[in-house]
Amino acid sequence: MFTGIIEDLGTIEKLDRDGGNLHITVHTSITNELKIDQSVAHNGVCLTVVGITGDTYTVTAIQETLDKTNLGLLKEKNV
Ligand SMILES: Cc1nc2c(=O)[nH]c(=O)nc-2n(C[C@H](O)[C@H](O)[C@H](O)CO)c1C
Repeated sequence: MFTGIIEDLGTIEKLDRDGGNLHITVHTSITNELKIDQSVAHNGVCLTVVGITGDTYTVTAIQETLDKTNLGLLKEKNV
């Protein structure tokens, strides 16, 4: 379900470059409410959840997304 409501601010746990892709692992208190394939906004950019481990989930930004947004500037521990 898309609500558009900001429920929590996540913290970047891990950034993993994979060619043109950037795998972003985020720690958040609402991870337990997420499911694979769900869409979550990151700095206003919708990304699809591809993995969930404990309190963290992972999304992947493709090169086109990195070119058009500020997600490529993210650093680990950023909120
Ligand atoms: C649902 C969704 N998922 C992803 C994703 O997992 N990875 C990604 O790079 N882009 C996704 N997008 C598209 C972005 O939100 C964004 O609108 C475009 O990439 C901008 O070119 C969307 C809309």
